[in-house]
Amino acid sequence: MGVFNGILDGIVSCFGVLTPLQWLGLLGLVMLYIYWSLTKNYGVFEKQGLFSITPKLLFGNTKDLVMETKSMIQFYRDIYKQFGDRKYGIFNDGTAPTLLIKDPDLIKQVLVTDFDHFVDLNFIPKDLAHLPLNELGLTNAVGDEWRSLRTSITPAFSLKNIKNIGTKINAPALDVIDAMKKCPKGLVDMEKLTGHYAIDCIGRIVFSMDFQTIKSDGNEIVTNGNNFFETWRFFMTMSIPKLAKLFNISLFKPQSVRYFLAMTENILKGRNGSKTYPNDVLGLMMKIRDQKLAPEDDDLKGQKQALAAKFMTDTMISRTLMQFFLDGYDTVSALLSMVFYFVAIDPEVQDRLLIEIDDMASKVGANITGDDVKDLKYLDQVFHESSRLAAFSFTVRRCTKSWKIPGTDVVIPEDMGVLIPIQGLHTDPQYFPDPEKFDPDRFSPEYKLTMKTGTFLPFGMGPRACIGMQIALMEAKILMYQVFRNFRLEPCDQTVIPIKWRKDHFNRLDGGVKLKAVPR
Ligand code: HEM
Repeated sequence: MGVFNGILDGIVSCFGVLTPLQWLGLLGLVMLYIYWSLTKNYGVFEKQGLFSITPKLLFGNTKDLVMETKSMIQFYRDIYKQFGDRKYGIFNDGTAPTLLIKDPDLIKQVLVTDFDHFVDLNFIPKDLAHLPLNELGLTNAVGDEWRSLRTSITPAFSLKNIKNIGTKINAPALDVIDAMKKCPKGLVDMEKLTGHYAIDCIGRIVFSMDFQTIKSDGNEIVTNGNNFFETWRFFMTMSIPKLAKLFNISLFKPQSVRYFLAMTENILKGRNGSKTYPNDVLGLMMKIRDQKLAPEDDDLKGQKQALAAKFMTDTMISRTLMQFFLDGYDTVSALLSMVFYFVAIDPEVQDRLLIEIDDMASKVGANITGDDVKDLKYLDQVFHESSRLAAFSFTVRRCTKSWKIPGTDVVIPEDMGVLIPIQGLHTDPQYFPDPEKFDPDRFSPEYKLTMKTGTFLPFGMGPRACIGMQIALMEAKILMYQVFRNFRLEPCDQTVIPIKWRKDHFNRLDGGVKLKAVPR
C-alpha cells in the first residue's frame, strides 16, 4: 500500500508541477513508446532481404483472422498465394515476425532433417505454456521434456497395443447407424453425429466405457467439448501473447479444461483403486507408469522403460487423457463430417465407393475389423482427398536453436516462429492440379508415387507429427464403412453448396453438414 500511495502522491503532485503542454508532451512520449514496442520487430528481416507482407499495427498480417472477416481456411490459402513464387518469407503473426515456408524441400528440412532446431510446437507461445490452464500434456511440452514424454506415451497410441480396436470402434459406429435410421425423413446432421461418435470412440478406446453420447443425442461431455475452442482465445494467445499473459487468458475455455481434468482424474483414481490394467489406452498408460508392459507389446526396452515410467505420473496421465478430448474430438468430427459432405455431393465418387464397400460387406457384414479396413483402398483415397481440402489450415514450430536459411546469410534466431501453411500447399495447382476439384484418384497408388514430400500434411510431418493419426484413421474408416454400407447420402435443401467455411471455426462449414440418408 505504501508504494502505491507514493506513486499516487507523485502523480497528484505532478498535476500542480506540469503545465498542460508538458502533459501533452508526456502523453505523446507514452504513445510513442507503445507504438515503438508494437512495431519494433516489423521490418527486421526485410532489411536482410526477406519478402514480407506489409504489417498492420498490432495485427501484423492477421487482421482478417482476428476480426473474423475471412475463414481460417481461406485466410491461409490467400496468404500462401501472396508469397508468389518465393520459397519463404516473413508473415507477421501479430507483432511477431514468423518465417512462413512454402517450399516443400525446406518444409521437410525444418520438420524432419533439422528437427533439432525446431523441437517445439508453437501453438502456445513459450511465455504462456506454463500457465496452469495451458499445461495440457504433450502438445505444449517443450524440449527434452517433450522428447521424454513422447517416447513414454507412444506405446499407448499404437494400434498394435490397443487390442481389438476395430471391435471397440464398431460399437459406436453401429450406434450412429441406429441414430440415422431414426432421423425424420432421413435428414441427418452429420456434424452432430460425427461429434457424438468421436466422443463415444474416446470412451471405448481410452476408458473401455460407453459414454452413450449417440444414444442420448448428446450429454455434458459434448457441451464441454464444444466449448473448448473459442477462436478469439486462439488468436489472442498466438498473435497478442503479451495481452493474453497480462489478462491471464488461457488457450482453451477454463470451465471445459476443469471439467475434463476432473473427469479424467476421477476415472484414474477409480482405476488406481482397483489395481487392474484393462485393455485400453488408460490401461496401457498405467502399465507404462508401473513398468508392466508385456514384452510382446513393449516398444520401450530396458532403461527407456524406466525413463518413460518416470515421466508417466498420474498428473501426466490425466492430462494426456484430456488430450483425447482436446485433440481427438473436434479434429475428428470436423474432418469426418466433411468426408460425408464431399461424397454426398459427388454421385460418381459415391457409386465407386459403394461398390468397394458392398464387396467388403459381402465378406464381413457388419463386423469389420481393423485388418479388414486396410483392404478398403478407394475409401482410403476418399478420406485422404477430403483431408486435403478440409485439413486444419497450418502448423507451427518454434526455433529452438538458431538456424541459417540454406543458401542465404539470414539466421532465424531462437524463439522465432515458423509457419507451415498446410491449406496453401494442399490447394497449390503445382502439386494438386485443378485444386478445388474433389478427386480421390489423386491418392491412387500410381499418383501417390509422384506426390512431392512436404506438400500433403493433414497430420503434419516428422517426430512432432500427430500422435493420434492411426486412431483417427481407424475411427474415420470404420464409420465411413458402416454409413455407406447402410445408406446412400444425398444433398438436401439445407446442404451448403457451394462450400462456405465458417469464419469463427477452423474447418467447419457455415451451416453445418446436413444431408439426406437414403436407406440401401
Ligand atoms: C482427423 C483427426 C486429426 C487431425 C487432422 C489431426 C491433425 C494434427 C496436426 C496437423 C498436428 C500437428 C502436427 C505437426 O505439426 O507436425 C497434430 C498434433 C497432435 N495431435 Fe492430432 N489430429 C487428429 C486427431 C488426433 C487424435 C484422435 C489425437 C489423440 C489424442 C490427436 C493428438 C495429437 C497430439 C497429442 C498432437 C501433438 C503431438 C506432439 O506435440 O508431439 N490428434 N494433429
